[in-house]
Amino acid sequence: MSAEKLQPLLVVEDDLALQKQIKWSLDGYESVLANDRESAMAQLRRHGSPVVTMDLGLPPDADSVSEGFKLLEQILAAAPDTKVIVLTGQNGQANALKAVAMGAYDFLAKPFEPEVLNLCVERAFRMHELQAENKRLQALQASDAIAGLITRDPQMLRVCRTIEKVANTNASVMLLGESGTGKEVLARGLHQQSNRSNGSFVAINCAAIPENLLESELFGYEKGAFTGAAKTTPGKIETAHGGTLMLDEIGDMPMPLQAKLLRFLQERVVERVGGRQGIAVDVRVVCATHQNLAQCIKDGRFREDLYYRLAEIVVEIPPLRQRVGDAALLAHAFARRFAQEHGRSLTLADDALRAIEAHPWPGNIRELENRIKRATIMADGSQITALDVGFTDADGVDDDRSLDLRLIREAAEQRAVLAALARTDGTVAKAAELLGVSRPTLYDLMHRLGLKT
Ligand SMILES: Nc1ncnc2c1ncn2[C@@H]1O[C@H](COP(=O)(O)OP(=O)(O)OP(=O)(O)O)[C@@H](O)[C@H]1O
Repeated sequence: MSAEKLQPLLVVEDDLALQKQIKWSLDGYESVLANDRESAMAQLRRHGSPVVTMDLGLPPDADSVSEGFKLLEQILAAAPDTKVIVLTGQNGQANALKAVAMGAYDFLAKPFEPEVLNLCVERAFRMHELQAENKRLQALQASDAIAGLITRDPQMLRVCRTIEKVANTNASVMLLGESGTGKEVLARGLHQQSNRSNGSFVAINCAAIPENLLESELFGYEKGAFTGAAKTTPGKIETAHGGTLMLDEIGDMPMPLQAKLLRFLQERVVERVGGRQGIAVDVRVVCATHQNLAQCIKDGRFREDLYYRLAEIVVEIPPLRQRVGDAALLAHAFARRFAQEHGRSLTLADDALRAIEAHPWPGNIRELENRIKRATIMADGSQITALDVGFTDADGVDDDRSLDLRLIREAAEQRAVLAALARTDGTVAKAAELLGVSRPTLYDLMHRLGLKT
């Protein structure tokens, strides 16, 4: 049984005696040594050390601190989470402070007590670990922070984070995205996470209601205001008092109503159709549209002043075809949900998954949801096939190899090795350094990939 692997600690020090001393005092770590900027960067690439101790005075000009600062900058650019502890000479406090301002984690003045150095390094490792864990948890939470929203796509996770951040403000939010991308899901999520979640979430689709009815739907009407107005009825805006109002397809709102909505947003008072009294209403407005509002404004179909009232925060929602891995992820989730609803046990067959991944999904998540719903009814056996999802054999399904991790890795390795050899003009030792591997490892790799030395 091998002993537990020690954490790699990069020690950058040009004084060999001191290098040894540091290594000896920090025997709880696997010290990786470097004595100048270039070798330090090569060691960092190779071992990915989370913590670095470094001297600021490095060759070729060990009397100045310029190489040290350059190295600090390079380390933090290549691996921003690295915890760098700067070891300064006596009277080096100004440089130490400058290093911390540049992003160094801590500093120690030489000569230092081994125990103090140990403590400092231990804290740095722990901080690095905590931050990594924190990041991991944040990523996990972000994907299910909005109820009912399934995604692992980085762009979409950013959208979720934006929604979470603005939820507790009163800023008006404009959601832009193709039909079926989840604008309503996000608007509901925004409401749920806001301090208005005890109030109602009221959505109205401005494109689905005939122009002559939209006004009374939004603002309500008094009894007898028009033929058929048998009793006084509050509008959607009033119903959303204390909560959130979602105006879906705002781009389709007729111009006269846009003027009335603008007045409401300025005064926060509604007047029912046929009414004479203003009613104060407190709502947070979220709008959505698949239209290009800038073009609508240019064409004179949408008021610019209303746009700026409604779009304090603009959130662009990517279409499904741009989300990495989401189509398959959602398909599995929908298949599980609908199969359960039908009391069946169903999984997606490989050909169905490949077809789902290859399809551009113009109707986005709604289209995918509908197709899987239909498929769970159509499937004969225990598997949903591509045919059940409505794809024929000729629907551009890629072959099996497209997700073979070994082939993908090999292709990536080949690209990196070729690029490193090209950059170093064929010098294997330098290419190995660039790649962060030893020379024998690179030779092995080249042999395996069939590349000539
Ligand atoms: N990321 C997601 N995870 C799970 N379900 C989703 C997701 N996005 C959308 N859906 C589902 O897809 C359907 C369409 O979503 P939604 O109505 O929010 O889209 P929309 O952009 O508002 O569409 P439209 O512009 O046509 O009104 C809904 O049934 C919704 O529950």
